[in-house]
Amino acid sequence: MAFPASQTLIQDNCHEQQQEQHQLQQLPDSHKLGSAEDIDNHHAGTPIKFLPLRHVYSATSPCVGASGSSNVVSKKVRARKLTLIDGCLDDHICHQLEEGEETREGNEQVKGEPLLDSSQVIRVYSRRVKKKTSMGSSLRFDHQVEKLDGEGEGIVVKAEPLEEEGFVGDVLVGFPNKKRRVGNSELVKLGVDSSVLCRLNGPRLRESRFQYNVNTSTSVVKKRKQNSSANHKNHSDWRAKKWFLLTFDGVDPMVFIGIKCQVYWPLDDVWYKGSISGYDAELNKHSIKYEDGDEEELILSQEQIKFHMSREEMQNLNLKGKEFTDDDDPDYSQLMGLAASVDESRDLEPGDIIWAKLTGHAMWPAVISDESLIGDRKGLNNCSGKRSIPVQFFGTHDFARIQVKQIVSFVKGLVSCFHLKCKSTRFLRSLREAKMYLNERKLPKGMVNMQQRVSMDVQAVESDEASMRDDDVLYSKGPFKLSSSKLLSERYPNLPSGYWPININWKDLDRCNVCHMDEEYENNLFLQCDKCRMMVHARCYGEESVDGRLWLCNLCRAGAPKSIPPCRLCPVVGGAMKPTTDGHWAHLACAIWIPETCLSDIKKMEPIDGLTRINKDRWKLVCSICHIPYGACIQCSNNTCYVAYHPLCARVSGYCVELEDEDRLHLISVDEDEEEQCIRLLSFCKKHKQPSNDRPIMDEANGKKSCQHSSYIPPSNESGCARCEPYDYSARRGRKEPEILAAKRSFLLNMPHLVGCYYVHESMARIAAEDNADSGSKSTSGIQNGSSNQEALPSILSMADKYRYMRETTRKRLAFGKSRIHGFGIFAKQPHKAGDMVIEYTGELVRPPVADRREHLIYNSLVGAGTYMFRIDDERVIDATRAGSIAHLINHSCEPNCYSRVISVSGDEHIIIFAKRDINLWEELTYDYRFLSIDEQLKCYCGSERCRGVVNDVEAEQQASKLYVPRSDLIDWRGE
Ligand SMILES: C[S@@+](CC[C@H](N)C(=O)[O-])C[C@H]1O[C@@H](n2cnc3c(N)ncnc32)[C@H](O)[C@@H]1O
Repeated sequence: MAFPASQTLIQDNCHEQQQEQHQLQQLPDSHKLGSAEDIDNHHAGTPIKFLPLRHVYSATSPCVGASGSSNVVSKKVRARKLTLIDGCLDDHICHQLEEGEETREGNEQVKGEPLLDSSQVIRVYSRRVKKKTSMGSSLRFDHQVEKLDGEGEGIVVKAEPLEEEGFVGDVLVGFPNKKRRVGNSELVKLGVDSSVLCRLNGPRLRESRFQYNVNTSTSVVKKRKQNSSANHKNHSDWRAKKWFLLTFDGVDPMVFIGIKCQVYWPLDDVWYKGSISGYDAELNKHSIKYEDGDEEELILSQEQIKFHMSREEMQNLNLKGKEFTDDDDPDYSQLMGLAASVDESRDLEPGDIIWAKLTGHAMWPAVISDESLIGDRKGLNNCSGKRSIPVQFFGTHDFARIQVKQIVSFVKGLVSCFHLKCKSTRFLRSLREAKMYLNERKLPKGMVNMQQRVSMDVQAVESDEASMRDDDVLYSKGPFKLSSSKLLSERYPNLPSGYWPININWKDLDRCNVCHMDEEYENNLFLQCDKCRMMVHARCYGEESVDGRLWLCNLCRAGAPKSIPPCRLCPVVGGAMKPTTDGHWAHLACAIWIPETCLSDIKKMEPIDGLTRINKDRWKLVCSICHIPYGACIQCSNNTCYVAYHPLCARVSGYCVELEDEDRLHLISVDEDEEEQCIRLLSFCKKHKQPSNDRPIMDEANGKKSCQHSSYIPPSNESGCARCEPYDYSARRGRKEPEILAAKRSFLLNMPHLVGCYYVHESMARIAAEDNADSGSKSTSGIQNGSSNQEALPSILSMADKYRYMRETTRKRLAFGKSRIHGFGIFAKQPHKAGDMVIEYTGELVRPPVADRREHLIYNSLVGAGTYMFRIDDERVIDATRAGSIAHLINHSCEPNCYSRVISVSGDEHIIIFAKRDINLWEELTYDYRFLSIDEQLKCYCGSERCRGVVNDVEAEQQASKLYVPRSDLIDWRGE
């Protein structure tokens, strides 16, 4: 069987092989292989070890690859004749001649070579020393040209024993453990023709490897020697065989054939010696022939395997890898033993050692962290909604949150050879650390330090940044100049963790610090703080016109904090700040842009309220601009984009942060109806930046152009019924399939985003009490009360009372915002109790034919994604398209939290949406549309577990369809 060793080697040795065979042919029978069979065997692949020693002529080349006709693997040193002229053997060499060895007789002239008689043949060989030695290389047979003492240059025959056992029959040149220098001059003295020297088989002379001509004059040799002396060590190192861990990617699997190797068996904790003897391309497996006679087929890349070769060979074979050192061997058996002692039956707990998988990384040893340690640390929040746990990796010491399904018990991982899958230094370090942990229950210092850092501040982050893996970075420096953390902690000893101030020169900012507009309005003049020079519109900051008097901002007035307080919502220092209801300070701009926050008094624009209501996930969003893990972020208004940023960071970075209708902000009167003051805020990341509403936005997911919600032009409505027209997600910005949203928008629940309305933080009972006081009614309070004061309130109320209360509190209880289900939806600003009246569906009361006509002729071309018709009965439809409450924005769910009922209040009928169950704060309101359409199916995106897939009420439709009869069955009505 031919073993296709590397092409290079085959070519390199081709000449050798031919010569060798040729020489064998020249030999008298007694010098040839024992028999014809032997020859056949030799050529048919019998290992050389079976050859009688007397047929072995000399050993020259180290590690020559197998020829096409032999399976003698590279580690077998092929004996080869050493053709020296003159018949005079150097004493030392002669001394080494095996006793009884026959001399070559009757040599025929080798083509191109001078005819040598038997006396001219030097046979140098030796049995390989079987004993294990500590010598680094098994195959130092190089004949090197070196300066000999007083003898010019010469061939240095290094004949050192093989270090390994098991290669019976291998032959070494000359003298075990000795150097024998045969100088060129000596050889020449002996009558060796220089041309013969050049033709010596194989890389006998070192210079021949370097294309060095032996005939070169001494001076040239000397020169080379001088040059090379410095490199000598490198060269010999380059050619010395060592153990290498190789990479297998993109490497021709055939090149490994013939290479001596050691395979690690973790359970035995033994490196088994052998060599690669074949390759099965179908199974992608290499055959290993172990020295103990065993054979095995392995996928090399899945093994811990080291190869014995020189760097030179590696290069020739185009192999890459690194030298194996003891450090690379974390003693897997011990690791296995230690891991096996871990109790696997119980649930995972902090402190447990596991294998955890992060995308783009190998399974990595890690320890489960305590949630409390992680706290609200950004990037480590449970964002996926799936069960996940925080872990800290050995080796890198990074923290990450990993889904439970990406975690494997430590022992199972070892059995699956995870420990062999990565060769990086950090990985090996991680294994050593894991072992230490299992052994001593002690975490490495670096890990402990990291834990402390996580629980403290970002002080040490800088120093450790480099060691963090990109996708797990907890902290990293942003583009801003950051203050020294030492100063920081001195200034703000009680700062929340993660805070790092961003300083902005407010003096240069000739815009309103609140609305960011540079225009002045008649009813909203600019004010500039006489101390810090910060500029704001008077009304944006809640000031009356100052009529030319000096004006100081809140931070510069008497009674202000001594130093600029940190904003609770972002790391930007200074600017238009106001106190918060919880005793801190925050930017007005932040308060306006963060959906949950509001201003208790919008005339004075202070205090900022609602901070405690900010969604906990919002605090965890990491600003993509400053990367400072502090404050609350907003996200790009492009629904397919989840880029987060602090509002002020976004502004500083030139992101588009705008009001839907900026001018309107300055036109709104503070006395206006609350609903009128609602202005939608839009912000876009760099990618989706669009300074004005009329620029199209690219919908990332589908690459199609879509438009802003406000300027949306609907597609043509083929069905003629907007309500049952399947929703075109690609066409409408701000609308995405809820599944996608649910999966991707994992950081933050959708929030209603209203500006200007004040946040109701009082308990419902208090509102109700106020209501009572206002109205003189004693019975309405507590109708919607979901909490503590219930006992104090009357439990039985009339429908009229409930209705009245509902109407009066609608705006305080509900808000609209972007929905996960579809477009916009309605959210609960307060918890509701099952049975509470939530909102009335109002609009124009029209007859069905009018509704149909409007739908077909007007709305289909106006809205596109659905009309807002509520059918009360066969006679009446409520059209909420152009008039009515926000109830028309309530989306459908197959598992709704509300239901609709027509109730009668004082003789009038009303469509009321009731809470079907208790509704949590910020939950989206839904009810079952029970959409009936024989022709159309409206795909449902409610995302509930019991989603029936369509908004249609399938059952009802089936029932209805039964009422239908084929046209053929119809009989003309002929009157009574
Ligand atoms: C009254 S609107 C609801 C408000 C709507 N989200 C909006 O932004 O205009 C009704 C339309 O919303 C869409 N819709 C509501 N719930 C849905 C759901 N669960 N699945 C799919 N589409 C839904 C349908 O297109 C329907 O015609």
